[in-house]
Amino acid sequence: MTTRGIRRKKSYLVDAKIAVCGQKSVGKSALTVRFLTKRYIGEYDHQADKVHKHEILVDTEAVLVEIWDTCMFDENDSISSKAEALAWCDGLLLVYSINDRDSFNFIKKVKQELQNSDTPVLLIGNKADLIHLRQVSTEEGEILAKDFDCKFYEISAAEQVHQVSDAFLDLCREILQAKRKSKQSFIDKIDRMLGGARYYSRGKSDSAIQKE
Ligand SMILES: Nc1nc2c(ncn2[C@@H]2O[C@H](COP(=O)(O)OP(=O)(O)OP(=O)(O)O)[C@@H](O)[C@H]2O)c(=O)[nH]1
Repeated sequence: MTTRGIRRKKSYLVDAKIAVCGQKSVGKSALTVRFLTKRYIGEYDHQADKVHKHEILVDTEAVLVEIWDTCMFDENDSISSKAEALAWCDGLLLVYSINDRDSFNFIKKVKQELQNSDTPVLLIGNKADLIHLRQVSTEEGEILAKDFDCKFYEISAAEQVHQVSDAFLDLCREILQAKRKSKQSFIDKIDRMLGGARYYSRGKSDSAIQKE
């Protein structure tokens, strides 16, 4: 999915900023690394929040995807860091672990924070390979996704490659769609303003025409 062959100036690329959020150890880094490198390495650096940048193809469109692998919604995070993260990102990948009820409840709390946000969201129930340790049913995940009005994937970063990729790509598509929509409404707004101006100037030049 990477676009090494694409030779374009970065400034020409559409960008999609994704914040991956969820409680500690739900697999945020594992999912991000799986998407970007197709690899699963098992242990990840938990130190600092990282922004990964990568060029990908979303359908036929070259996109510069930036992924912030962060715990920003962790209980200890301040409101301002959440606000900062929300202001930064174009889309949120909310992750819980199917073998950890707390991580699911945590995402439910996040929903309240997002009440007034129209940021595109996608919900992932990770660690689907740990079925014998399951604490959150698939139906519960589906119901929460319905609540968010978003897509839902129950996947395993440890065992799946394409499904992880599909989840990120779906969110990218939603982000691009939202961006197009807001760009269009901006153009419409300008058009209405210019339409008014054109109407006014036509009126002015009309007035220069000598009346018979
Ligand atoms: N069985 C299984 N283990 C997983 C999966 N995804 C991640 N893990 C493991 O879960 C642990 C935590 O994964 P991370 O990706 O570091 O989780 P994180 O959410 O980034 O953690 P923090 O950086 O502490 O917030 C690691 O030991 C991973 O190997 C999965 O799909 N299945």
